[in-house]
Amino acid sequence: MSEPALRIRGLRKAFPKVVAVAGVDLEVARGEVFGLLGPNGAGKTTTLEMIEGLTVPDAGEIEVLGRTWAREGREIRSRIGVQLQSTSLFNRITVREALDLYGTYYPKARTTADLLDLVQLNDKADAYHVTLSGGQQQRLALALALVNDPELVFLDEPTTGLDPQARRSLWDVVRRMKAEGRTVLLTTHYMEEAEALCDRLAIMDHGQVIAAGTPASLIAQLAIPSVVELTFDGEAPDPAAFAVRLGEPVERRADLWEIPTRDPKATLPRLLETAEAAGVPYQQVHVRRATLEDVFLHQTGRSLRD
Ligand SMILES: Nc1ncnc2c1ncn2[C@@H]1O[C@H](COP(=O)(O)OP(=O)(O)OP(=O)(O)O)[C@@H](O)[C@H]1O
Repeated sequence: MSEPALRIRGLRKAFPKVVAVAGVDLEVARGEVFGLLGPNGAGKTTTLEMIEGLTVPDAGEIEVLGRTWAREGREIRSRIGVQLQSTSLFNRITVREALDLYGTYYPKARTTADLLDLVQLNDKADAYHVTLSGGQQQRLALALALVNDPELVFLDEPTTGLDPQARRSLWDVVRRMKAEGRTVLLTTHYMEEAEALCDRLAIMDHGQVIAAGTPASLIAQLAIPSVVELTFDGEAPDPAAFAVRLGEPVERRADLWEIPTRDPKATLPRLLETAEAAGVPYQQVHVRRATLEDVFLHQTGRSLRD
């Protein structure tokens, strides 16, 4: 049982117009929630699909639970769970019927009652799939991925498009999967999600892993632990002249300026004085700790949100 849940070396995949995955190495330990974080087009889904055996890599090695797709594909398939888009379900099927039906595909399936408990859809068991909210449909998709009691579960952007409350309730399901001893590999482009859920993560950009580690270690690697934000009423003005006056870089984002700093206690008074003297019409000032968003910005010069 000491082999990792997942071991990947030199994984590559090119499509006619783009190299989607350009040499990825990953190792995921058993029992971990591991995240692939990155902006749209970073190569997360293509990486996941190769690991799931759905896309054939151009090069590289993939071991899933110590097995390879070429030699032990059938065994891998019986031990992993893949979250399907629940929208591909027939509309006039109830939650209970869908879980019962998927259970018949496997020799050993978890009971429908157990799965309903896990994703907290008991009160929706007899509702038609088409009548579920987005968050409930995603939770059903998670339950369907768990029908065969998999050791390793793959979730591709499980919370995209959900409101904050539905997102949190889905996070609870992922945490319960972990508490049951499963390994989870998920993709996301939400840094709060990666920070809240993942034991470790790999940040991807342009088909490569640009940083990997625990969320805390990735943030700690930044030379800049804090960010002072000045918010404006409406779009923030161009900070170039102010940055020169302050003698420090100032980033503009929508309705705020961000001033990364090693020492907020020293920066803050000087910043406010300079802002006052320059007549900067800011509304509020706020000091926050650096986040994974700042790690991405630092590594790529771009924002995850762009
Ligand atoms: N079947 C395909 N044919 C051609 N190009 C593809 C195909 N699948 C993905 N790509 C391209 O490969 C790159 C990586 O896409 P991928 O879907 O893996 O990224 P992603 O990080 O999952 O992004 P998203 O969050 O948008 O899903 C993109 O440029 C995409 O357009």
